[in-house]
Amino acid sequence: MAEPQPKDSLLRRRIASFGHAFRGVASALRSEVHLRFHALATVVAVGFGFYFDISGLEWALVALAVGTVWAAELMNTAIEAVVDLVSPEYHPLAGKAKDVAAGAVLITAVAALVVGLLVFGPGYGH
Ligand SMILES: Nc1ncnc2c1ncn2[C@@H]1O[C@H](COP(=O)(O)OP(=O)(O)OP(=O)(O)O)[C@@H](O)[C@H]1O
Repeated sequence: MAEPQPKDSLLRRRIASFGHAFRGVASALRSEVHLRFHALATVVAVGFGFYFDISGLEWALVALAVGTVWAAELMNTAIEAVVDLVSPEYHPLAGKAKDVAAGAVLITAVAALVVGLLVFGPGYGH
């Protein structure tokens, strides 16, 4: 039997990493109601994009806004999990970590709302 080539194992490790990442997104989707809301908002935004036939630059803005919110919510979920692991009991720093992580999501959501209003709102050529 042939020895596995270093290149093969590198490729396999990269594929496995993708698997872990997708598993992370799927697991967060199952546990986080907010993420399911973002999924719905993403479908609506993409639907609006096709309906209003937005430009390439507008698609780029919508994609950035959507991706940023998803990334922030996933990081927030990861931080919540680590905080619950290391500090299941009440601790002001645990609360601060969760509040700051939630704040990051809020900022990205407000920015996405602004992008949505500017791209799909009245008076912008649609
Ligand atoms: N171990 C803790 N020590 C101190 N405060 C905490 C702790 N866990 C949670 N909190 C406080 O309770 C808030 C809510 O925490 P929780 O873990 O319930 O998040 P959540 O509201 O379920 O978040 P999400 O809805 O995004 O999942 C935190 O933002 C924080 O202010």
